Amino acid sequence: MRPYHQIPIIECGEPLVKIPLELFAVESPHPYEKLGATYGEYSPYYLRETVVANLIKAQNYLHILRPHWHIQIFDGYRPVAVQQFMVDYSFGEALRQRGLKAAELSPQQQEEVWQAVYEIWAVPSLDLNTPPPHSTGAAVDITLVDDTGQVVDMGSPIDEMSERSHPDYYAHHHHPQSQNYHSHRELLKDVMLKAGFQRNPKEWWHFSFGDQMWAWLCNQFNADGSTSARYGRVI
Ligand SMILES: C[C@@H](N)C(=O)N[C@H](C)C(=O)O
Ligand SMILES: [Zn+2]
Repeated sequence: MRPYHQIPIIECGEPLVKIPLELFAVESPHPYEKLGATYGEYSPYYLRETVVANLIKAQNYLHILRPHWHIQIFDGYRPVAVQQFMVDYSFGEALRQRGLKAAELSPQQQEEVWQAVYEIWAVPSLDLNTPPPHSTGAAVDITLVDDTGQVVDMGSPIDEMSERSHPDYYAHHHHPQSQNYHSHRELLKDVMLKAGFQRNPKEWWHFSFGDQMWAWLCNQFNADGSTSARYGRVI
C-alpha cells in the first residue's frame, strides 16, 4: 500500500479516448510494445477524455513559452497485465545491471532488487481499491521535444531506476548542464500543473489528473483534504 491508496475512488465513468497524436510528438515504436507488451481493446495512446483535454491545454501553455516545442507522449493507458509485464521486465533489468542471476539471489538481494523496482513502478494490483495509476487512464509519461525536433535532455531517461529520476535531483547541482536539466524539468512541470495535473514526487516524467495519486497530492495543499479520485481502474 502507498499513502495515496487511502484515497476513495468515486468513479465518474468517463470514457477512454484516443490521444490526438497529430498534435503531439510521440515516442515510436512504443517502448513497451517494442519489448513485447500486448494491449487488448485499447492502445497505450488512450487516456480519459478530460485527461486528454488537459494534456492539450498543457501543450498550449508550452506553446506560449516555447512556440515550436512539443510534449512527447511516452506512455498513457496501461492494462494491469502490461503493468505486471513491465514490473517483471524491470526486475530482470535490475538483475542484469547488478550482474546477478535470479536463481542465485540471497533473500536480502531479492529484497533490495524488488525495492529498486517498486521505487519507480506501481504494484500490478488487481484490487479495485488500489489500481496502478496508468490502469485508470489518468496517468501519462511524457517529455519535451524542442523546435529542432530533438528530445530535450532531462538529465536521465524515462524509467531509469536511480535517484536521477527524482524531479529535484539536479536542483542543487551547480554545474550549468545540471541547471539546464533542472530548468527543463521545471518547464514540463509548470505547464502540466497549470493544466491541472500533479507530478509523481519520484519521477520527473509521470503526471496524472483525477487518479488516487493526483487526489493525494492535491490534498497536500488543501487543508480540508477533501479531494477524492474520479477515475478507478478501467474495467
Ligand atoms: C515507471 C514509470 N513508467 C511509471 O509509470 N511509474 C508509475 C509509478 C507507475 O507504475 O504507475
Ligand atoms: Zn507513469
